Amino acid sequence: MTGFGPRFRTAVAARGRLCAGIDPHVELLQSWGLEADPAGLDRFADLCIEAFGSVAAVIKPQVAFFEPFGAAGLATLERVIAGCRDAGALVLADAKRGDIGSTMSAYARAWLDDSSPLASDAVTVSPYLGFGSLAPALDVARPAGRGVFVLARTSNPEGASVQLADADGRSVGQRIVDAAAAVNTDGAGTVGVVVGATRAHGLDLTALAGPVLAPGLGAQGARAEDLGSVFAESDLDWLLPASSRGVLGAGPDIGALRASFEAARDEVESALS
Ligand SMILES: O=c1ccn([C@@H]2O[C@H](COP(=O)(O)O)[C@@H](O)[C@H]2O)c(=O)[nH]1
Repeated sequence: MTGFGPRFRTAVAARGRLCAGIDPHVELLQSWGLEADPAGLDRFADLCIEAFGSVAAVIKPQVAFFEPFGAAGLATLERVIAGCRDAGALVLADAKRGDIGSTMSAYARAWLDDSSPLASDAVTVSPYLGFGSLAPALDVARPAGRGVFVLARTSNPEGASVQLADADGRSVGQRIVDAAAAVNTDGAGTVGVVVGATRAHGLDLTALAGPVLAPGLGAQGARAEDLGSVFAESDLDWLLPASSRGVLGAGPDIGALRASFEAARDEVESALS
């Protein structure tokens, strides 16, 4: 089985380095002329699958926006995952899971095992219970060629209080990156990290050998033209900037949504070339 890292590199080489976020905010549903109910969510999902599935390398549904609709929302999320994967995109479920190992293995089955209707190509996880607590997810992901993206230096201002804290001479965020790099020495690129594009991050990413999800383009103020300096010391072939509201604001027309994604992706590609 090809590791997640090579799968990621192949996908972004073919379709470009922009992750399309599917975040069905209530305000977006309303601005698309949809009700904030299961039928509205379903329609929103269909339009996104159609607009992004065949053009984006990686699509990131934000799980939180599906959960308020209960079972119906999860059924829609299952369709988003399957529809985008069928159209050739990698799906990164933004679920930010994290718990003690025995519970983590249940999360791993939910998001990374073929037997689950929510099985995605990768999932975001929180390392707050210790990087080692994520081991069950890595154990499921690695043989399946799937990935796990660990929060390191998030795009929000509040993250600094934890992620910049000193931990034996390195920041907490840097220790997460270093732990991920140690796993990735096997060459499979199973572990990615999440590093916001919104400002200088102060991390050394040179040994990571895995993908870097960089949210914050558009609505949070990060700009494509700043990516080169924010990630100056990194291997830019691993970089995956992400935008949700910045692209979704062009909906509900499928052509306009796709054009908005493609324009943002082309901006990223020309900024990084
Ligand atoms: O550090 C992080 C980690 C995750 N996110 C998620 O990305 C999107 C961003 O949405 P925008 O509309 O482009 O602001 C959202 O799902 C966040 O939960 C992040 O922003 N920062």
